[in-house]
Amino acid sequence: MSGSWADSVSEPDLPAAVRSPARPTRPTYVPPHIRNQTVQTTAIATPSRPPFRTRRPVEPNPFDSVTEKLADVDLSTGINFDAYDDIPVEMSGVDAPPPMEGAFCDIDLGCSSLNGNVRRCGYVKPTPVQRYAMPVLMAGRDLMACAQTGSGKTAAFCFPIIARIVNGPGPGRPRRGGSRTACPSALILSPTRELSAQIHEEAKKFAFQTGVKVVVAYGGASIHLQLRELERGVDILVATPGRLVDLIERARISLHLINFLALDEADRMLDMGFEPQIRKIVQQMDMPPPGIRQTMLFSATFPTEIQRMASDFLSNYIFLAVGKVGSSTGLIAQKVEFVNDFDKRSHLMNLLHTQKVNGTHGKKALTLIFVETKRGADSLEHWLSTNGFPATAIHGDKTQYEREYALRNFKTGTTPIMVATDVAARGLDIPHVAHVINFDLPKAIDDYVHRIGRTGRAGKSGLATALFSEVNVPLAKALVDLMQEANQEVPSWLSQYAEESSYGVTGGRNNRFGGNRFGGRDFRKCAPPKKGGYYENPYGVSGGGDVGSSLPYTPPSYGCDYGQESIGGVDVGSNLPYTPPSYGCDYGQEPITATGWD
Ligand SMILES: Nc1ncnc2c1ncn2[C@@H]1O[C@H](COP(=O)(O)OP(=O)(O)OP(=O)(O)O)[C@@H](O)[C@H]1O
Repeated sequence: MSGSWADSVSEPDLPAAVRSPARPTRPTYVPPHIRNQTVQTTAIATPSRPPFRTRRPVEPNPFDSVTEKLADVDLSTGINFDAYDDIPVEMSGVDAPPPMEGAFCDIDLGCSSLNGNVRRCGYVKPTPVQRYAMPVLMAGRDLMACAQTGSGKTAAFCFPIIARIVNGPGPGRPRRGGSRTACPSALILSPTRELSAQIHEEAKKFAFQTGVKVVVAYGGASIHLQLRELERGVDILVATPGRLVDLIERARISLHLINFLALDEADRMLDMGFEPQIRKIVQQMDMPPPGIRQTMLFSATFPTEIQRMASDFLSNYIFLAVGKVGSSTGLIAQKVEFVNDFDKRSHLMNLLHTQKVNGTHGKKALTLIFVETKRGADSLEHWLSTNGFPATAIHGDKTQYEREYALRNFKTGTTPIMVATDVAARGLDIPHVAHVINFDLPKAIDDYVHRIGRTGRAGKSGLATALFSEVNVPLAKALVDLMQEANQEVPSWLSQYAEESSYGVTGGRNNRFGGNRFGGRDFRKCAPPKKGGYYENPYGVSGGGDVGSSLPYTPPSYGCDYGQESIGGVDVGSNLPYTPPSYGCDYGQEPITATGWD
């Protein structure tokens, strides 16, 4: 479907006026508000001279290069649009714009090239998060959005950013602020290099022929190449925090023209590992303040304490919660098996043998195995490879080249098993991951949510198997709650552990999902009725007041390996003991049930 459409609009069939040979051979400045008008562009733009004239090569077609060929894998699964039909949606905030109706072909994003790119990507219907988030962002409102893994959050923030840049306030916006300083108008921050690279690839496709230039900057890769790209001009910069700070300190990037700030995996970006750097970038450099810039935060999980912290970055924002991993859709079948630590390898071998014989859901596909430590990843990779299961490993101690090589071999099916630390837990969109195995379970339920979300994406089904041992007892209650909410069968021994482990626990990070269907809910609704606080003025975020409980914040995700290049002096690869914090609140509100992908 998508393939044939893409073929039909690919360059050779476009009108002669817009084919490559007819483009001006010299680069010409095209004001952003008319950059989408592909046919007119050549005629209108010729007489004007760019204020910052740069030699820009002909824009390569991002739709040509991508398709990673997956050897020996069943590619027949389509996207199951109906899977999202009964997904619960909850939106709060003052004057929230209504969701969009209809399919993408009925929706005009105000730019013909962008509209065309949406179709070229094979997107027919907006996903629920897209339906709700895009009107909010198109209206210029700030947004904190919490939506299931694999439900299309990337496009939900990219489409409006591109559309608003293209349709923005006329010409004259410099892409460079001095001889060598680049001045992007949009910044998308993400926690890992691989995720930044992936968002960059996606955004380039969405922005193709719109005139919007997307550049990526992350650590471990040549800074000189990135600098050269930046010198050619940038509208949207996708970056990891460490490399961005480096570029700002070298005066090669200025943030003073940022109109749009997006934080992907925002809860991760604001936890202990990244928060100092994010505050530095957002609050201590030259970025316009909230209310002047538009800020959008996206994740599949949004702990209350992180929301509270994030509200510093937002102005009069809308909060959106859309379902949760596997919730009401049953896209991810979750299994938990009790295995003693010393039996784990032989148990894994049995799992893989069964999978080899039976296939997963009747298909041969990719398997992603999560472990706790970098050394554990290397060791398991070696053991699997020497036992007849071609495997690769990815973690933060590998060079960027090794990380990319591992990911490529996995994506293409050359090594259909990848052993990973949490560096691969978030955001990575790898088609055909049919099975996620938590060889070591994470300490926090949010990390489990993101890990299993590497399968069951975009309406496809997937399987997640967890090997549970005695050390995982603290996770039992949260795991049971999560599985029950997703209508999964909970083994009786796990329920027993959950009862024991929840004894005396009055809430806490791993318990906060209990009884709701979202990965996070608007913390402003949990506020106590205090004068001047959020209860009285629930959406005056900067209005001060006590925003809820005064419980101390204990950051999540420590001990995890996100493999980032710089984390503000905190060793994220260390294994600090886990202390469950005590946030969580009684929501007691019925979510709105949206019709989903209709
Ligand atoms: N409207 C749509 N129609 C079809 N496919 C879509 C649509 N929107 C997104 N997709 C596809 O769904 C997949 C998942 O999207 P994406 O990576 O943005 O999910 P996500 O919500 O950001 O996940 P995560 O929480 O894991 O980061 C991608 O392959 C994307 O191309």
